[in-house]
Amino acid sequence: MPITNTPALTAENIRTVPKVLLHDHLDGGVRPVTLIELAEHTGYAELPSTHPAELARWFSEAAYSGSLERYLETFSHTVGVMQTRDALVRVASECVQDLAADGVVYAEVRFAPELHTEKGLDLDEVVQAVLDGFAAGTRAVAQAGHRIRVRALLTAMRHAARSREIADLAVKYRDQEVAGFDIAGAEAGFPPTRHLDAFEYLRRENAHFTIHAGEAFGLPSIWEALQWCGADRLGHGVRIIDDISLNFDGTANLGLLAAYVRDKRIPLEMAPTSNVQTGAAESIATHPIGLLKDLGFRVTVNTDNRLMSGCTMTSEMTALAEAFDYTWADLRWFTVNAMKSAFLPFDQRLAIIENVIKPGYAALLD
Ligand SMILES: O=c1[nH]cnc2c1ncn2[C@@H]1O[C@H](CO)[C@@H](O)[C@H]1O
Ligand SMILES: [Zn+2]
Repeated sequence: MPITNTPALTAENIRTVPKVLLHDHLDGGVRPVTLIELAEHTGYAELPSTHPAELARWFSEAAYSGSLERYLETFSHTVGVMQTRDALVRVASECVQDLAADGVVYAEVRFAPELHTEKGLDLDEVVQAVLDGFAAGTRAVAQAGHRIRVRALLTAMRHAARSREIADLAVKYRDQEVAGFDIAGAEAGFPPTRHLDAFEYLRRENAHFTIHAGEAFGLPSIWEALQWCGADRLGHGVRIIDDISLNFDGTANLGLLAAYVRDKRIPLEMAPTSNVQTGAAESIATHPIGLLKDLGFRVTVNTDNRLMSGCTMTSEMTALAEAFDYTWADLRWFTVNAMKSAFLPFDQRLAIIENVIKPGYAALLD
């Protein structure tokens, strides 16, 4: 074994390098303690436990369900307490602080405004509260001497019928750190084309959007998301693997859709632990991210839901490094991929790559 000074790829070391996160749900990343306190303040009586560690365990076990639908049921508890301005500001501010502590330098965090109106907030008030929370969190991080940029993605629920309204909001708040739009929720039975009018509107407005596709449903969902709706990125997109066959000599044949995704550099927002929990992948070690990276797809690493998956960017990257023997150069590649794929003006993306990411990995790549 060559003698090298390169630090080991431990969680402790990975936490210190710059990371970029494109797919993280605000209501999937609430701190257990905050959840308990908010439940108390708002009179929410349904929490499965009022002990932080026990509650955290409950979420990761319940989300380990093998089905997206059952995984999504756990969100009733987080959404249940995120119904007031104060609760939204607090959760959003803590989200920024938690990501910064994890070494994330740029993040796009998504939430569905329509899920937070049960106690009378309107959609604008929900968006404003979350943006105010992000700003407060960013200031707190700056006071502690760190820098992070967090932008919002507005999600519409695919089983509901408010996507056009949410798309309007995404355009309205585009100059206030709303980076784009997304659809989420149960995938089977709710194809992206149900929301075609929202996507067509966004395209006319030169706005950006990603679509959860190819997670609990396969190629037709990915095909619609790209070729009918015009998605800039795919949330997960794991099932693109169904359009790839491997030969005995290890070479791969790409079907037309997989070739399109690779050739057009469509970013795949992959979240390994979440994919194992919902049954979209069997294990981290066999996760399609390994093959897709080898084949040169534009893959990125994400958390999806830090509470439900009991994960962080650091833990996801550490698990991948272990499973696939990745080096610092591989982790930098994922990070640069993600930054290139961000819904942020090109010059600003380049500036973060050149001034933050590359210097952050430089010492490790010697
Ligand atoms: O991996 C996922 N696939 C599909 N929908 C999801 C996933 N994670 C969370 N949500 C859904 O998105 C809503 C807004 O954040 C959450 O409430 C949850 O229902
Ligand atoms: Zn998601």
